[in-house]
Parts: sequence; structure tokens; C-alpha cells
Amino acid sequence: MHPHIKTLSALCDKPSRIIVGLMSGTSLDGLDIAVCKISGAGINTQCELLHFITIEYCDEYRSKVRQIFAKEHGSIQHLCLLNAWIGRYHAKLVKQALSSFGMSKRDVDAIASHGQTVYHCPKEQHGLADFDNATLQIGDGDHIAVQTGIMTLSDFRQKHIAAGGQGAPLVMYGDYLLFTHEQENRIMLNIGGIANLSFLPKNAALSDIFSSDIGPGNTMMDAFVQRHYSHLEYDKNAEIARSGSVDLALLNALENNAFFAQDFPKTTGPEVFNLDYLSHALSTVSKATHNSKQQSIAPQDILRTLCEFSANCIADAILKLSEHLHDVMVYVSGGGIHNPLLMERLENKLSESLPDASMGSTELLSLNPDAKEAVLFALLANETLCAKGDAHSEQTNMPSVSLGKISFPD
Ligand SMILES: Nc1ncnc2c1ncn2[C@@H]1O[C@H](COP(=O)(O)OP(=O)(O)OP(=O)(O)O)[C@@H](O)[C@H]1O
Ligand SMILES: CC(=O)N[C@H]1[C@@H]2OC[C@@H](O2)[C@@H](O)[C@@H]1O[C@H](C)C(=O)O
Repeated sequence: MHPHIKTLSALCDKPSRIIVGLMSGTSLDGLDIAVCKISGAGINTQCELLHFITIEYCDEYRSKVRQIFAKEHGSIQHLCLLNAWIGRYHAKLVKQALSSFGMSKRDVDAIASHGQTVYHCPKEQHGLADFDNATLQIGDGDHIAVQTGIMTLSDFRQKHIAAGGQGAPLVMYGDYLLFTHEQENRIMLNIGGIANLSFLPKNAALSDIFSSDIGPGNTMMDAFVQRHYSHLEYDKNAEIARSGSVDLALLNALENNAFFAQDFPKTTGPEVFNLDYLSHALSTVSKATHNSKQQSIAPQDILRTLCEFSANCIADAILKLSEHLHDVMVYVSGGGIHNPLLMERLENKLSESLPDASMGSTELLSLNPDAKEAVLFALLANETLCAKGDAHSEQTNMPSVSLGKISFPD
């Protein structure tokens, strides 16, 4: 037997494992690195977040990824080069983080790497008869394993698709394992580039629980700010959006998309919700009003409207799910939680239409809201390594498969 296989087997017998979860999301803001101590598996999982850091990406990373990110066309050579380059770059950031935590590779059992999504296209989106759901995350795990000297699990989304899913949201697994509660109806809301949620009603049949993307979180606001305020990556504390007002005609045009009428669960990405989407909405408005509206809406009003658009998408999804519940607690995570205007608008909409709903950060559940997605990938790796196969039964909306590929360090 190869010693690597012995190491794998011994890992599962350890009382707890140190797994470093890595998340690089659609916002391209930085690499989230969560050092987790995990014991048990399946519904007996216990997870303690020991250290967390987001290491901000350099401009070179952003511009290299943006050459192909969410684009229908681009250089295949660049994609090929980037796959290895990101793997090595992420490994460098992991080594930097571990050293800042006073840890070495010997202190870590495994890395769980999400990689960088460069394209996501469920069938509903691409509509091509010959093809099924597809998604692509790059930053190959072999490079991370060799560069860090740590066994690495990566590329978690492909198996989900192979087993009939859309490759996302995978947060379902973690939310189900850590946060289902017998006495509280819960919605776990993550507002990243794209907003998603997990629906966890109390006393629900497993088949009622699911996760779904719900529309844009920060992605359109970020893209607009990057185009029109060239020195900025995002609208910090919503300072620009607050100075504008909502354009109702534009808001209506933005909300007019078949994605919102699709049943849950569904997935999407910046391939759909991007600046072309905004241009299309603006041109619809200008055609309807017979003038060049595109010119006449001030940038701060467009940004304010995009913020309202995100708040509406999120509120509508929560309202739809909460229709038959008396009370619901919404736990929020992701970078959108730091956008005070978005949070304020969301809270207002919920309190108007759903007086028995409350909203708070996942901090209330002792989980840093910025770390949640990186922790999720550590949990997924732990499942793949140690679950007995009964963690997500056939009755749930989660395909009962182990996710991710294993790369040994040598
Ligand atoms: N102080 C702030 N004010 C306004 N917005 C903020 C602030 N801090 C973070 N954000 C928003 O959060 C975004 C980053 O969110 P996050 O890291 O959760 O996204 P992600 O993980 O890349 O996305 P996804 O989960 O869709 O893959 C930033 O790009 C910005 O839009
Ligand atoms: C293809 C892809 O990378 N999707 C991400 C993205 O970011 C948020 C949303 O869109 C979600 O579906 C998913 O990530 C989270 C972690 C998930 O799979 O649960």
C-alpha cells in the first residue's frame, strides 16, 4: 500500500483534524483562509475556527483573472497558464497565512481549496441542447499540494454536477450539518458577489431543506463602481450609493428576468448579472421613454438602484420561502453584510412584509460571517475524508456523493 493511502486512513481515525479551508469568490477581493479543527463527521460534526484571514489579492491577480472571468470568449492559452499560476499563487498565500498564525505544514492535515470560478453555466443559462450543467474552477490542487507540502482536496463542484446537481450552491452541506435547529426556522443568507441562501425550517422533512442562488449580491454594484470610478474596487460603506436615488423605471427593467421566476433551487453568476445586463435594462428604459435615458441617469442614481435591486431580489426570495412560516430568523454572512445601505434596505423590506422575521449576522451562531464559505469547504473535505456515507441521505436535495479530488504533496 502506498504510504499516502495509509496517511489518509490514519487521518480518519484521528479524534480531530486540522483542515485549512480556502475560498476565492466571484468578487476577486482576496483569498479567504480558515484554519478549522474538525472532529466527527456527518451530523456529529464539530467545527472550531482556530484562525481566519482574508489576504487581499494583488492587482496582477485581478487583472489576470479578469481577462477570462465570466466571459464567453477568451484565450485558451491564458486559461491553461492561469490554472497552474493560481494554484501556485494560492499556495504562496497559504504559506504566508500559516506563518502569520505561527503554524507549519506539520500542523495541518489537509487543505480544502475551492479554486477560482472562471465560468458557471447551468443548462437553463446556456440553453444548448447538446450540453448539460457545467462550471469551471481553476487553481489546480496538485500545485497547492506540492508547493505547500500539504495534502489538498480541490475541485468540489464537478462531482455535484456529475451526480445531477448544478455544481452549486454547496453551502447546503455545511448549513445542514451545523445549523439546522429543532426550535427555529432558519434562513442562512450569504451575500457575496452572488447572493444565496439555505432554507432550514424547523422540524422539516429532509426533502424540504435546500440551498439556492437568489440573484446578484454585490457583483453588479462592484462591476459598475470599477467601470465608473476607476480607482475603486467597490462602494465602501455605500458612500456613493447613499448620495443617489432609486430610478424606478430602471429598477423595474432590472427585475424583469426569467431567472427570478425559476423555481428553487437554481444557480447563477456574473455571466448573467453583469454590466451588459445593466446596459440592456438601461436601453429598455430609454426605448420606453423615447429618450436617451442611459445618458440621463446619474452614476450615483444607477448605483443606488443596483443596491435596491439586490435588496429586492434577496427580500423577495426570503418572503417567498417564509410565506407559510410564523417566524423566521435570517442569519447573514458574506461581504454584503458590510454594506450598510444594502443591509438597511433589506431589514426595512423584511420588517414591512414579514414582521415576525429577525435578521442578524452568523456571529450570533459563533461563526465569523466573513469566514463562513471558507469553513464550508473545510467541512466538505472532512466529509469526503471521514463520513461513513450516511451524511446526506437520498431524501435530501444534496446528491449523496463525496466531493473533491485528492492531491498528495509528492
Ligand atoms: N465596507 C464595505 N462596504 C460596502 N461593501 C463591502 C464592504 N466590505 C465588503 N463589501 C462587499 O463585499 C464584497 C466581497 O464579498 P465576499 O468576499 O463575500 O464575496 P465573494 O466570496 O467573492 O462572492 P461569492 O460568495 O459570490 O463567490 C466586496 O466586493 C464588496 O462588494
Ligand atoms: C459557481 C460558483 O462559484 N458559485 C458560487 C458563487 O458565489 C456565491 C454563489 O455563487 C454560490 O452558488 C457559489 O458559492 C457558494 C460558496 C456555494 O457553492 O455554496
